[in-house]
Amino acid sequence: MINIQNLVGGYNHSPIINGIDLEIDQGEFFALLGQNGSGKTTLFKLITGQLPIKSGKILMSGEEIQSLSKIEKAKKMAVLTQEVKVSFDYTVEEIISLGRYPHQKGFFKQISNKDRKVIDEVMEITKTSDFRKTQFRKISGGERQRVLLAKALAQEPEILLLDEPTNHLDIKHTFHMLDLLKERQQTMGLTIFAILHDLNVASLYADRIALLHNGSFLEVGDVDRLRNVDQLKKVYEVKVSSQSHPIVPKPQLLMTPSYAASREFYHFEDSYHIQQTEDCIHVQFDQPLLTLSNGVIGEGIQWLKHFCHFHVEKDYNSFQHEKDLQKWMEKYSIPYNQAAGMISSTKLEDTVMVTEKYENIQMMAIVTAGVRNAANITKNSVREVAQTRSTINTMLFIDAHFTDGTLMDGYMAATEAKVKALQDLHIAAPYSNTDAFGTATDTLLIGLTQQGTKISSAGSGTVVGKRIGEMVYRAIKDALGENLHKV
Ligand SMILES: Nc1ncnc2c1ncn2[C@@H]1O[C@H](COP(=O)(O)OP(=O)(O)OP(=O)(O)O)[C@@H](O)[C@H]1O
Repeated sequence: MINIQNLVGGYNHSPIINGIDLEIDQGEFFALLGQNGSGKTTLFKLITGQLPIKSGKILMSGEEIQSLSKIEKAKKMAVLTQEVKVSFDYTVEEIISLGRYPHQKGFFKQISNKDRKVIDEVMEITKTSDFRKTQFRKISGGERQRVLLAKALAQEPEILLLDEPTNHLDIKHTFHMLDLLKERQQTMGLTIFAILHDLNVASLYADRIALLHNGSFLEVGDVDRLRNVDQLKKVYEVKVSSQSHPIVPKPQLLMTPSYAASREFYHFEDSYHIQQTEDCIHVQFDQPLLTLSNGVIGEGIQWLKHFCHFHVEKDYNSFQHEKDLQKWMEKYSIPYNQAAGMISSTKLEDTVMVTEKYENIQMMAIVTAGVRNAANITKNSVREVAQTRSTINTMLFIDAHFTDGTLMDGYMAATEAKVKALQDLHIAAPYSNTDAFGTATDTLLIGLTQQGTKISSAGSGTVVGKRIGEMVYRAIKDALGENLHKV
């Protein structure tokens, strides 16, 4: 569709774009990224013909762009920029109708039935019909952007070039506009070339990206190139890390503000309070902990300050655990959006709490354990139904800085330790009458202060992993030892 060869161009005698090669296929969504002043708008203007080329070539469907007449070019490409070049006295509908200009024939350009149909359709999809009779100057910045998009779409171009199209738009209209463009790309094969500043939006919508730096490309390729955070750090000079979007298989970037580097160190021992009543244990930290949990509330990886364990009756059989927990948390004024919550029918008086310190790493484990629902996870043929809420709940707090991988190692170490504790106590799964490796509803939570030196592994071969294992093993064994005679 577009083929750029060794392109050089800029203003006066100083080239801004320094010998760029790029190919954009028909039906592709291509995003141009780069810091302020890197040359994005200059490259954009060279492609649209607003700036003359110094050397090199730009071919559009095989034809040199300079050889196309204005009308021929307008039939192939529509341009949406920050610079508004229409009369503010026109109505919205009149401006959108201008988009049909390249398709109108004869000296007196009349609006045909086809033009009318296209104009109505683009007004409909850009949600601009409601103010079709309003003057352009009387609508908001975001509404103007939608009107100009409607005008560009009315042109029925093969390629749409957009310079920061979502600049004035709120989140709703940003996503609406990009969804609309994506739909046009996917259903009508529209080629899209867009300058975007939001890297996460680019990752979600573009097929490929180019990262421009000082007039040359540092990266060109599919959006997974955005996982190359070292390049992003070089270009944007911001601390950035890459994560996966939970639903769309695309990378998302997390920027770290400078103030985070100067976070004050605090003493773990003085940073929490534990409250215990007959139906609740509530551990409250002054600072949020990075927490990995499979609890009813606060699941996944989140920063949390409140960690609660609620006692339920043996016959508790609600299908609304989450709602019930929220209600109970409210009773104790615990903010559930900053909390992890778990439940068990095990008596809270049998809770075991262990604290330990080694090499400056403070750890605390809080465990309640009941094994009426002991289960053997390897016995697929035997259906082990949770009859009661008798379960093994482990909260493990560690004053250390773990990577995501280390956190997973820690989760594994704690699980292996639990299995070993059950084995050594000869706990059996009642349905299959085989060794039990857990109960049907075990919950494990690891909370980290994320202060101190980053620890890159907590596998079974590491001291940290072994300490986690030892501590969890001891706490679960103690908790079950207390409880076994009641099973
Ligand atoms: N009309 C102009 N005359 C001379 N130099 C210009 C002109 N417009 C831009 N420049 C220079 O060209 C360089 C690239 O500017 P350009 O507008 O292409 O950057 P950009 O990547 O689009 O930046 P931004 O993200 O801030 O919009 C800058 O150093 C800028 O000062």
